[in-house]
Amino acid sequence: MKVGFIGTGSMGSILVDAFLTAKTLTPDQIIVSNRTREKALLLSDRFPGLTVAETNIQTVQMSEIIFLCVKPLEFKRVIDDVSPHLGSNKIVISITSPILIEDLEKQMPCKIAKVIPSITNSVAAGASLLMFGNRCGKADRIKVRNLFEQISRPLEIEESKVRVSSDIVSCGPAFISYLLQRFIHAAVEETGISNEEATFLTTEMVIGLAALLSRGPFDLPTLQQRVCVPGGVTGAGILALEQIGDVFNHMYKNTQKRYDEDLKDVSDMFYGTNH
Ligand SMILES: NC(=O)C1=CN([C@@H]2O[C@H](COP(=O)(O)OP(=O)(O)OC[C@H]3O[C@@H](n4cnc5c(N)ncnc54)[C@H](OP(=O)(O)O)[C@@H]3O)[C@@H](O)[C@H]2O)C=CC1
Ligand SMILES: O=C(O)[C@@H]1CCC=N1
Repeated sequence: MKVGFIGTGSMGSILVDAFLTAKTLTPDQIIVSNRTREKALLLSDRFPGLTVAETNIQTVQMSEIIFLCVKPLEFKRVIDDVSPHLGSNKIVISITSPILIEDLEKQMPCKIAKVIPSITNSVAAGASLLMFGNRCGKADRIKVRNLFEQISRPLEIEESKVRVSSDIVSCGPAFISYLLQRFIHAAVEETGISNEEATFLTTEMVIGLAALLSRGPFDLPTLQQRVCVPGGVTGAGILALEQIGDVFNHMYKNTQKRYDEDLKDVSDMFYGTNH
């Protein structure tokens, strides 16, 4: 099976790297194209045997499954270009949340899936989110799921839940990294511990916490209970954390607002502003 990637920016190249590192695919199964060709050539330098196509049309012609790894407002140009070359048996997978499956089905004659990956998939960890259009049969769904099982824990979701789910799965690593940076910065500011030492200790704590959660002896509330010795220091720290208020509600509201704006921009892109 040949798999194509149109767009080898941050996420396109992470996916190629992840599938090759996990040995889900071999370089001779992969075809890539990118607007700036030099970026795609960097991948073939790293993975000899991988094909860099001259055009997106070639990528589509050579592949059975094609990932569209471009940003929302770059879709129309790509689709207009490749759509006449997509037979009804090919599967196109968008990795972008505000591009709706029904719109892709209107624009292309092939099978459509949407998969939201995460930067965590680059180390074969974390979840991925799977959604399928009506033209995908059972075998197509299994094929896509099998690919993602090698690099993630895939979960099939309803497209209406894509925003919150991808806030957690794909934006989450950036959100939690930001919080951890604040955690480290405050330790340095309040106590004089070096940034290097606080970063090392925080990183090890997070890796340990992830291992604990993945091996399952504690859920989150039990874990807190076990660490909070009655009358002890953790409880004193948590009292301060309770001041956090509804900051996460604001975060989800902000991403939803941005998503709604993207949906409108994408609809204007496909159908014009007066539809
Ligand atoms: N980053 C992440 O963690 C995640 C991203 N996503 C989604 O993935 C999508 C891409 O994000 P990301 O990879 O971060 O963005 P990037 O900007 O890093 O990558 C987009 C790539 O698309 C290429 N491109 C644009 N137009 C064309 C075209 N007409 N033909 C071929 N290639 C083209 C660009 O080429 P050029 O080199 O010329 O700029 C660029 O390399 C986004 O919609 C995002 O929502 C989903 C989950 C996680
Ligand atoms: O920031 C973004 O728009 C994308 C969506 C998921 C992760 N990054």
